[in-house]
Amino acid sequence: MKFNIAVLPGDGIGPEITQQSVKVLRAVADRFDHEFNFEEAVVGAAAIDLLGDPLPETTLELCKKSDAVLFGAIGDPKYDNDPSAKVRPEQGLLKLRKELGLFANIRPVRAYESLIHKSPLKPENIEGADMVIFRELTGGIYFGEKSTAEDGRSASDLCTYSVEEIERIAHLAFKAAEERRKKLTLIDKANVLETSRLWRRTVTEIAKDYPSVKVEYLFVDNAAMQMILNPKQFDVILTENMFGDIISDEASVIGGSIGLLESASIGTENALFEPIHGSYPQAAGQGIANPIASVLSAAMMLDHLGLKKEAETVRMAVELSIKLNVCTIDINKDNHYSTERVGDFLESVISDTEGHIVNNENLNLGQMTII
Ligand SMILES: NC(=O)c1ccc[n+]([C@@H]2O[C@H](COP(=O)([O-])OP(=O)(O)OC[C@H]3O[C@@H](n4cnc5c(N)ncnc54)[C@H](O)[C@@H]3O)[C@@H](O)[C@H]2O)c1
Ligand SMILES: CC(C)[C@H](C(=O)O)[C@@H](O)C(=O)O
Ligand SMILES: [Mg+2]
Repeated sequence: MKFNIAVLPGDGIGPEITQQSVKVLRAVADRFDHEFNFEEAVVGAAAIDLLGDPLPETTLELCKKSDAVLFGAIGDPKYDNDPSAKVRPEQGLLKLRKELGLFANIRPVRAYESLIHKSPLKPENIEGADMVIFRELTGGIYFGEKSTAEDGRSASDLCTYSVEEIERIAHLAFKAAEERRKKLTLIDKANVLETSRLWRRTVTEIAKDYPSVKVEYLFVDNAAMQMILNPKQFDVILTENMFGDIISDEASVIGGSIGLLESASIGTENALFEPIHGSYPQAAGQGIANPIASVLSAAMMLDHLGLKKEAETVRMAVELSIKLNVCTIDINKDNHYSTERVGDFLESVISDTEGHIVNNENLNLGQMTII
């Protein structure tokens, strides 16, 4: 099949991790006889430097006409360290999400068997942890009216939600829960915030349409603690924009590194696939960034395009790299591989139609099979 994929590498480590995903996708296209046309465009600080705009019109148009968007990361210390900057890389990403109508950000989190003993968390607490966070992505405090007083001594960010904004992502989350372990946890701050009370009322109403799903409500402060103490209690998490941003970075500790956490940002017309991490500027150009979050985001893209066995093949290749410790320094401290070499390994596993790597007895890979 033929697909047009917009590639937005962005800033910092964005280009080097995205390059590995494109490599992996090319291997998938070769193996399964598809045609993927990649077209690159600038976003974030790179776009400000080039065109003075973090989301140039040409980039937005390319995303709109493509079948899917592969996004790297944006952000640059020269803006992070200048709170007065009028134009910021992050505005490019936020505008892109809004313009493409990407209201649901889906962030799976799981503990990898071979990594649980390296975690700062207790292995017995995280073994088997497996959840999906549904983060609302185009509303809330991120998009409410913003202002700073003329004297610069006060500022405000308004948090607003409508029932419709809550309903559309809640339905997606409930449907996912029906397919999984039938539990949904709404994370909010309904003891304090009006918007959170609207979330609770709306979700309680929608829950009646999904009688097989058990619904729990957790205040975000307690949820932050539960995520560390007992993450196995979570199946599907549903939450608003900012809580979802914070809780998912915290949850990445369960997986072993934020460099492993993928996401899909979905709307009715468009879809974008991005790691949950940022541009990690300290690592830019050093070849130490973990490309797996981006590669697994590309796997979510394949799923979205209806290429299920292709997506599964990418996931199995990733599992293999983790099992064999073909990993960057965030995972493999003693004998680490570079960003590019991890990408090369994944590419060679996917291209290995004879199964030489997977069936190598010396590697003792148990039941692993690549489709
Ligand atoms: N979606 C995005 O593009 C996105 C997301 C988060 C932050 N940002 C931006 O990124 C910039 C840096 O932000 P930050 O430092 O708070 O967050 P960050 O996610 O870039 O980095 C935080 C830490 O996570 C680890 N890390 C991140 N990506 C990694 C990878 N691929 N492999 C291994 N380790 C990795 C590193 O230890 C790093 O110090 C800021 O400008 C911020 O606005 C962008
Ligand atoms: C860079 C920033 C705007 C973004 C967010 O807060 O959504 C990031 O943290 C993320 O998680 O994708
Ligand atoms: Mg974030």
